[in-house]
Amino acid sequence: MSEIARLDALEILDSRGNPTLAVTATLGNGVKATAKVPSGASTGKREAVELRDDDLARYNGKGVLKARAHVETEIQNRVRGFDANDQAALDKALCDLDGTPNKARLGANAILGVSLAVARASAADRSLPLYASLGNESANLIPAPWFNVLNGGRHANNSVDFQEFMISPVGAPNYSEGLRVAAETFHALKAILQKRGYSTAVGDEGGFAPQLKSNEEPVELILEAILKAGHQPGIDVVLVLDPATSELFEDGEYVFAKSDKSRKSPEQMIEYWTRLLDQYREIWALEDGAAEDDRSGWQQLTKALGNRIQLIGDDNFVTNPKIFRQGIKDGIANGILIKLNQIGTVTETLECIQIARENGYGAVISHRSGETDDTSIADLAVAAGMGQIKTGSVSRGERIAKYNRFLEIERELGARARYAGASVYERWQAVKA
Ligand SMILES: C=C(OP(=O)(O)O)C(=O)O
Ligand SMILES: [Mg+2]
Repeated sequence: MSEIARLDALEILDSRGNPTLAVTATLGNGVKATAKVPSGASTGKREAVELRDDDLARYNGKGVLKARAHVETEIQNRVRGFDANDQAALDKALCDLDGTPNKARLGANAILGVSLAVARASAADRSLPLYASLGNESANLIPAPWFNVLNGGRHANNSVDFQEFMISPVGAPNYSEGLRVAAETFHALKAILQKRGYSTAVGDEGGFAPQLKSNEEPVELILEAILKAGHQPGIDVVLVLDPATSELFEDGEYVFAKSDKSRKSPEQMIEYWTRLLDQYREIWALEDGAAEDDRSGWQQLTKALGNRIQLIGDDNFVTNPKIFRQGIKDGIANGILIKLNQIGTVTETLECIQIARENGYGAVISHRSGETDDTSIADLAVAAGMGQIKTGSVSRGERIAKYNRFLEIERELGARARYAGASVYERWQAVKA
C-alpha cells in the first residue's frame, strides 16, 4: 500500500554548521525516503517561516527540535493514511493544518521536509526517478547551470558587495561538457587569483571570496579565466549576477557598504546596471537587481532592461504563487527564482513554475546558501523543464552532489537527454545582437 505509515525527523547539520531537518517518510509497503531541508542567509522578508527553537543554550537559538517534534507528532497524526501519490492533497492538508498564511505555526522547514520526503517516497514506490515522478514521462531537459564562482555580500567575509558572480556554459553540446567547461574555468580563476596574490578560500556557495578592489573586478577576473581556460566569453560561457540588492537597500538607497561606501538612489542603481551591461555584454542575467522593498525600482528596471536580459526575481517573489501573480501584474521582472523552502511545499513550488510558464517568464530552480547533500532540486529542475538552475560552485560537496546528480540523469536518459544551453543561448542571443 502507498499510504503514509510513519514520519521520522532528525536534527542534522547544514553546510554552514547550522541545524536543519532530515525527514523520512515510510509507506505502508515499507518503501521509505528521506528529504533534507536547506536554509538561506539573504532571505526575503515574505518567505515562509523557518521555525527555530530560540533556546540560546543550543546552537545559539538555531535548533530545530520544535520543528522536529511537529513532524513526529501533529503532522504525522494528521497525514498517516494519506495516499503518498496524491501530493496536492497532502500539501493542502499540511497548509490547512498549519493554519497560518506563512507556515509560521508548524514551520516551513517541518512542512517542506514532509512534503519532499513524501514526494521522494512516492517516486520510489512507483519505481520512477524523482524527475519523472515530479514531471512526466517526457521530462528530459537538463538545465544550463549557473555556477557561482565568486562570492560576496552576505555569503563571504570580503570587500565585494554583490553576492554572486556566476558562469553558465550555454555553448556546450551537452551537460557533462558544460560541467567540464565550468570546472576548467573555476580552476583557471583559481590560478589567476593566486598569481595576483588574492586568497583562494571559498565562500558559502563554494565560489572564491577574495578581498577585491571593486564590485566590477570579479567580472574582469572571470572573463580572463574563461579565456585562460580556452573558452569564448559570451559564446561558450555567459555571466550571471545576483547582487542580492535587498541586502544593500537602506532608507531608500542602495549602499555599497563593503566596497567604496557609495550610496545610490534607485534611479542611479538602474543607471549603474545599464552601464555595466553596456560594458560587459557577456552578462545575460541579473537576479534581484532591485530590492524587495523597491517596487517602483523593480518596475523601472524591468522597463529599462527587461527586453535585453533575464531579470530574475528572488527576494521579491519568494516562490509564492500569490505574490508572483501580483508581481507579474505590476510588470516586475521576466523570470523567477524557485526555492522550495521559500514557500514550503512541493505543490506550491510547481504552481509557481506553471505560472511562470503560462506568463512567458523564465523559472530558475535554486539551492540555498545553507545546503545539505539532498539532490531533489536537480530532479525538480529536469521535471520543470525550464532550462536553468543555480546550485553553487564546483568546490563544495553539498553543491557537487547536485551537479553529479545531473550526470546520473544524463546517463539514465541516454539518447533522450537534451541540454538546455542552446535554447538559452538562442533565446537571449537574439536580443543581445
Ligand atoms: C541562494 C541565495 O542565497 P540565500 O540562500 O542565502 O537566500 C540567493 O540569494 O539567491
Ligand atoms: Mg538571490
